Amino acid sequence: MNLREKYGIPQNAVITIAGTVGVGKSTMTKALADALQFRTSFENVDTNPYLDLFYNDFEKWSFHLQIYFLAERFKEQKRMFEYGGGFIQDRSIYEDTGIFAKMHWDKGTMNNVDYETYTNLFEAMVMTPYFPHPDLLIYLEGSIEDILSRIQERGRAMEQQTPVDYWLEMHQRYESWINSFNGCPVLRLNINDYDLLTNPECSEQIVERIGGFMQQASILRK
Ligand SMILES: Nc1ncnc2c1ncn2[C@@H]1O[C@H](COP(=O)(O)OP(=O)(O)O)[C@@H](O)[C@H]1O
Ligand SMILES: Nc1ncnc2c1ncn2[C@H]1C[C@H](O)[C@@H](COP(=O)(O)O)O1
Repeated sequence: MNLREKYGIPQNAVITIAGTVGVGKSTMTKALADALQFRTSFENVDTNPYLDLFYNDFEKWSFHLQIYFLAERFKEQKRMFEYGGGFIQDRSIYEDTGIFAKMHWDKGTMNNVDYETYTNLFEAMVMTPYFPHPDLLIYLEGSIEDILSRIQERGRAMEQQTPVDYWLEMHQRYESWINSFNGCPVLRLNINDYDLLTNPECSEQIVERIGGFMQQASILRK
């Protein structure tokens, strides 16, 4: 019996991993997909034509970047649906609007007209009864100190050169965003409670928690 069956996780489940930049979403996505024998849906940073430009000039590129991410995530959504689920997704579509677009608008690096165009498009595409929500959102949380050191360790120059205040602001926004998020069931994991890099076996404990949580959530829905 494989881990997915052992812990009662449906074969067609879609699990999305949320959390601030550098918290460990991609690492978790790979580990869970291996453990559950699920497909992955990653954010592709290397082929993103706007990301470097954006980090050099938020004001000029924030709208272009949000539209790009929205299109990419929507295509991924379609792919997951066509396969009939069985996916681990690296970052949810909800963070684009709830964290990034809103933060840039609040900070004045996305103007009112662009923000309104973006949110209208987002709502028309996502906030409809036809848009399938994930079965579970796993929220990864950790201290700002750990996250800053992970951003440094990963070594993407554009992120390393971004002022610490940006990551601090994002970290605070994530906390309040997740406290009011209700798009699907949320399982919170603290990054100090597991270490997939030095102890890959701990992925079984995470799968066990996911299985227990999903079963409880489905009982509560009935
Ligand atoms: N459990 C862990 N312990 C220590 N470092 C980790 C752990 N998980 C991820 N990392 C490291 O943190 C950095 C960011 O991880 P990543 O998975 O790319 O984050 P995200 O996808 O959330 O931006 C990478 O250098 C990764 O190797
Ligand atoms: N919607 C977004 N707006 C701005 N920047 C974004 C958005 N989604 C992701 N990003 C950035 C943040 C990171 O620099 C890379 C990849 O994110 P990660 O959390 O490391 O997977 O893209």
